[in-house]
Amino acid sequence: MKDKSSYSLLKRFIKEAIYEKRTLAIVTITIIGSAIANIASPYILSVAIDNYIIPGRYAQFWLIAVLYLLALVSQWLFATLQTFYTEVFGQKVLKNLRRMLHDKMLVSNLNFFKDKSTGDLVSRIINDTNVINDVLVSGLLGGLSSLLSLSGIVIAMLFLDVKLTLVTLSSVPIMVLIALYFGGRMRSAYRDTRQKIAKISSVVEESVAGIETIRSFGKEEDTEKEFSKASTETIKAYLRVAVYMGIFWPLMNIASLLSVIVVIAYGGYQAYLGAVSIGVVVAFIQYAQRFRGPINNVVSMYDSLQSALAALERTYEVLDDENVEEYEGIHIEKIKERIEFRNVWFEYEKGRPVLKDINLVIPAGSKIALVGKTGAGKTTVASLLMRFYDPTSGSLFYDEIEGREISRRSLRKRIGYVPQETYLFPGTIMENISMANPDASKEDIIKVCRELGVHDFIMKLPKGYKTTAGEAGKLLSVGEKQLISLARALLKDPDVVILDEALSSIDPKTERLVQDAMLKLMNGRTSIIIAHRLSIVKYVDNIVVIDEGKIVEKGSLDELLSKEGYFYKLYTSQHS
Ligand SMILES: Nc1ncnc2c1ncn2[C@@H]1O[C@H](COP(=O)(O)OP(=O)(O)OP(=O)(O)O)[C@@H](O)[C@H]1O
Repeated sequence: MKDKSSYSLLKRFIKEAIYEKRTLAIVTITIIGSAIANIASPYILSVAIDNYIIPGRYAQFWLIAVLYLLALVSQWLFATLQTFYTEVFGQKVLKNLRRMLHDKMLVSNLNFFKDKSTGDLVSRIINDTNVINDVLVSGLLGGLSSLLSLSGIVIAMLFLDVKLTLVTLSSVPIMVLIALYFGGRMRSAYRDTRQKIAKISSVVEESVAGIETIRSFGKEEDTEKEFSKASTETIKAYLRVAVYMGIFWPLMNIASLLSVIVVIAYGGYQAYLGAVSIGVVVAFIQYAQRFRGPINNVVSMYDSLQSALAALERTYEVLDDENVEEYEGIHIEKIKERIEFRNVWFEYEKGRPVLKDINLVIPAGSKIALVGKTGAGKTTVASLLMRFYDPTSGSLFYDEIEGREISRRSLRKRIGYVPQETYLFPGTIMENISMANPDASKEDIIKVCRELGVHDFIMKLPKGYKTTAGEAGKLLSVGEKQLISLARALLKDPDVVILDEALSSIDPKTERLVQDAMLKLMNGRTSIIIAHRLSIVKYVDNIVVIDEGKIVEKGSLDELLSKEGYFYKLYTSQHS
C-alpha cells in the first residue's frame, strides 16, 4: 500500500462521506448496539446457570430468562438495522459520488475526453463506485463493527476469566492464517469473476457495434470463438471461487470448533477443580464460536482495501481533472456584426499546431465554406468558433469582444451546429427536435419541419413524431438524421450556423432534401459550412481553403476557379 497517498485518499473520502451525518449516526448506534447485544447474551447465560439454575432459584428465573430473550432479540434487531442502514448510507455515498462524476463529465472540456474511452468512463462511474461502496463503506463499517465485537468479546472474557481467555484465543492465529490464505484466494478469485464478466460484456458490446463489419469480413466464427473463450474463462473463475469457498468456510468452522473443544476440555477441567464456574465455561463456549465471522471480516477488510483504493484513486482522478469548462463571462444577446480570427494558432498536443496563424473575417450574414483535404483543420476551426477549445495563441472576436471573455453558454445559444453525424437522444423525434428550444410548441416544431421538408418523411415513420430515437436510429439514413439535426438547429433560431456536411454517401433524393434544408437554414444567417462535397460552394459568398492548418486560398468560387490554384484542383478532381 502506498501509505502516504493511500492515507490521504482515505482521509479525503471519509471527510466527504461523513457529511451524511444522520445516517452514519444511526449506523454507529446499530454497530454499538449489535456489539453489546452480542457480548451480553453469553454473559447473561452464564449468570443464569451459576446464579439461578445451579442454586435452584427458579422463583426469579423468569427475570433472567426475559433478559436473555431481550438480548437475543436485540442482537437480531441491531444486526438487521445495521445491515439496512449501512446499505442506506452506502447508497447515499454511491449516489453522491456518481452524481459528482457525471456532473464533472458534463462540465469538462474536450481535453478531458481525449485520453478517456467511453468504456473507461462508464466503468469509473458504475464499477469503481460500486467497489468503493462494497469495500469502503460496507466493508469498512462491517470491519469496524467486527473489530468492536471482537474487542468487546475479549474484554468480556477477560472480565470472566483471564486464563480461560488465553486458552480460548489460542485458535485465533489459526483462523487469521486461514482467512489470510484461503480467504485471500477466495476474494481474488471472486474479483477475477468480475473481470471475466466484464470481458464477456465487452465482447457482446463489440459484436453489436461492429456487426456489419463482422458480417462483411465473415468474422462470425472468430467472434464466436472469442465469446466462447470469455464464457469458458468465466466458468473457470466461478469454479475457482466455489473451490475456495468449499475449503475456506469448513476450515474456519473446524478452527472455531477447535477452540470450543479446548474450552470444553480446559474449562471443564477447571470447573471440575472448582477454579471456574459451569456458567463461565458455557459463556466461553459461546464466545469461542463468535470469532470466525468477525475475524474473516477484519482480514478481508484489509485485503480488499487495496482494490478499493485503486478505485478511489481513479474516481478522484476524474473529479480533480482540471479540464473544466468555465461558464462565466459576458452574456451576448446577438452576434450582430462579425466574427474574426486574429492570428489564431491552435494545438491539441503541445508542439503540434493544427491551425497556423489563421486570419479570417466573417461578416454577419455572410456565408463561407471551409474546404480542404481530410485532416486539414476544418473541424478544428468550427470547434474554436463554439469555444469547445480556445486558441493556443491569438484570438477570436465576436463583434469585437474577445472570445475568452464571453460566456460559453450565451455564445452557444447563438450558434446552431449541425454535426456530420446526428446524435439522437433517448426520447421521441419530437423531443429530439424540441430540445433546441424547450419553449417551442408542437405546432412550431411541425412548422419548422415542414419548412425544411422533413415533415413528410417523419410522418412516414411508424409513429410519426412519437417514434423513439432507438427505432428511428435503425430506420433513418444518415441524411435523414441530418435533416432532423437541421430542424433542431432552425428551431433554435441562431445568428450563426455551422454545418458539417455528412461524409457518408447519401442517396441523391435525400441529398437534395438536405441541401435545400441547409440553404433554408443558412438564409439570412452567418453560415460556416465544412464542405466535403463542394456542390454546396455555389451558394456561398466566400470559400476558405485550408491545408495543413493554414489558409492557402480565399475568395469567391469564380475568383478561385479563375486562379487555377489549389482549390481549382480540388474542385475539378471532384467534378471531372
Ligand atoms: N481531439 C484531438 N486530439 C488530437 N488531435 C486531433 C484532435 N482532433 C483532431 N486532431 C488532429 O488535428 C488535425 C486537424 O483535424 P480536423 O478534424 O480539424 O480536420 P478536418 O479538416 O476537419 O478533417 P475531416 O475533413 O477529416 O473532418 C488532424 O491532424 C487531426 O488528426
